[in-house]
Amino acid sequence: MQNVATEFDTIAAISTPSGEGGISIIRISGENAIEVASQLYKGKNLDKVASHTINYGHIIDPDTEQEVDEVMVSVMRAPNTYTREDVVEINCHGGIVATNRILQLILGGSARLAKPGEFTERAFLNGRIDLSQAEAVMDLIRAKTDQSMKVALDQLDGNLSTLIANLRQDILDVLAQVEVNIDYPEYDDVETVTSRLLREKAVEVKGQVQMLLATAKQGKVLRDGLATAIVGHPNVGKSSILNHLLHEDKAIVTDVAGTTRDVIEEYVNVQGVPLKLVDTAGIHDTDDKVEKIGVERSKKAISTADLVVLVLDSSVPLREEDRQLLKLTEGSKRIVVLNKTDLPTKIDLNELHNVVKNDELINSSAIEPLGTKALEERIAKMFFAGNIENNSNNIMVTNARHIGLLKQASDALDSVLEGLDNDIPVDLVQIDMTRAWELLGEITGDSYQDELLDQLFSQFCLGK
Ligand SMILES: Nc1nc2c(c(=O)[nH]1)N(C=O)[C@@H](CNc1ccc(C(=O)N[C@@H](CCC(=O)O)C(=O)O)cc1)CN2
Ligand SMILES: Nc1nc2c(ncn2[C@@H]2O[C@H](COP(=O)(O)OP(=O)(O)OP(=O)(O)O)[C@@H](O)[C@H]2O)c(=O)[nH]1
Ligand SMILES: [Mg+2]
Repeated sequence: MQNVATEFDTIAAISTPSGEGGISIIRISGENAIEVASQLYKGKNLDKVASHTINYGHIIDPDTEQEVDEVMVSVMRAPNTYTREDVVEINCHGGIVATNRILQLILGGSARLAKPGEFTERAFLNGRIDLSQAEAVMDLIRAKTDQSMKVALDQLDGNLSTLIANLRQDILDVLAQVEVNIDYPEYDDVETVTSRLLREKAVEVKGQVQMLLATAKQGKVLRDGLATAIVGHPNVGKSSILNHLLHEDKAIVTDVAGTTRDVIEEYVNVQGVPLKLVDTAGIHDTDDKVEKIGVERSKKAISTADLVVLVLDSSVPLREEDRQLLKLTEGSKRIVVLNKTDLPTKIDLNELHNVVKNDELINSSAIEPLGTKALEERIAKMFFAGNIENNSNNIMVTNARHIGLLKQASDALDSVLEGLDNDIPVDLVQIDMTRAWELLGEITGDSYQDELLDQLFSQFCLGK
């Protein structure tokens, strides 16, 4: 891949969300960007304005010569732009009519509608960013918490790219050294020396790849949220607790047992931990058909959850269903919330302490404003255990494509080591080492298939 701008047609799209807003931005990129904009714009001569300036003026429909909107137009000349091409951004009044009319006028000129992610795709194809950085752009937009945003921003800044590039360079260096040893043997024991070199490097690179893979689990949580199921007997206060965590009344709360009939899913940020909260229908043996389906889903929610919040009502004795749930969640990472502690205690605490560890238990009252504070703190404490900030280089692999490639690279390095163990000829071992180098290169897009680009960028926002 070359770092030289390739010839592309000129593209345009609305880069801001559609709907009413203060300002909308229409972005144009490509050779004709300035010309296309000039045909609609009355104000300064855009050919003459300095790069990276914003200019006041009006958009005029060239056919009717009628004014369409009062605007500000940014001009950014290649190559120091987002796409490495000429970029013009028209800042018009927010609102669908003005924005769409201006886009239509632009498309009437020599520009076509951009595909989703095409601006960023060009930034990649023109060599401003690599593939993992392009993917980070979308992660940044989709980030739901400060932490996931930071991970994406670090990736956009090239932290992962640099690490991968260094690993690849290491591999390349050792392969070059092996070549030299084979072609110009200086020692009698050249084979021993060569295989030692290969082994050392394979072990070292594999260690780094494994380190990256180890961050993936936490990375996935940052992206998708920790799947947290709230379960318990009907009417114990599950939906009240969910609403507390959400800081809004999302789930319906009533004193009728069986109020929640279906599974409710919500994303929430609990002290920096992204949770995907799942409120379930109360579990008890039921003949009601609708509830029965809900109960099945609750059981499924438990089995797929990263964390189970089991809610018990402290104002009534333990029921058979409660005991079942305690048993059902025994193997899960769980927090047992003893709710309704504002009421007189009727639950048998001794029995409870026999089956629930102390650090799993929390008292709460979901009718009090701070009733679920302890739960929030416990979730954050359980999750962090101090290891997010400690990740020294702050690299976290969050992307399924990257994880897959890292696993394959690790396998290729295993083959290198296996080959060396079995005294396989060096040129065969070299093939596996080269394969690891290629797989790592796919993360950064040093090599790729066109279908991959289509598939990746089609998931982007329009105008990005
Ligand atoms: N109006 C506007 N705001 C925006 C963007 C944009 O494209 N337009 N961005 C789009 O996502 C983000 C900013 N990201 C950007 C990244 C690189 C360059 C860029 O022009 N880089 C050049 C020149 C840098 C410089 O002047 O020093 C380069 O790297 O060569 C611009 C925006 C967020 N805000
Ligand atoms: N006194 C007291 N009442 C509570 C507490 N938490 C919830 N409640 C009340 O208990 C009733 C049931 O609360 P919900 O949150 O709907 O219970 P649920 O577990 O979601 O119930 P289902 O959806 O039917 O399974 C409501 O009347 C709540 O106001 C609490 O800590 N103390
Ligand atoms: Mg409920």
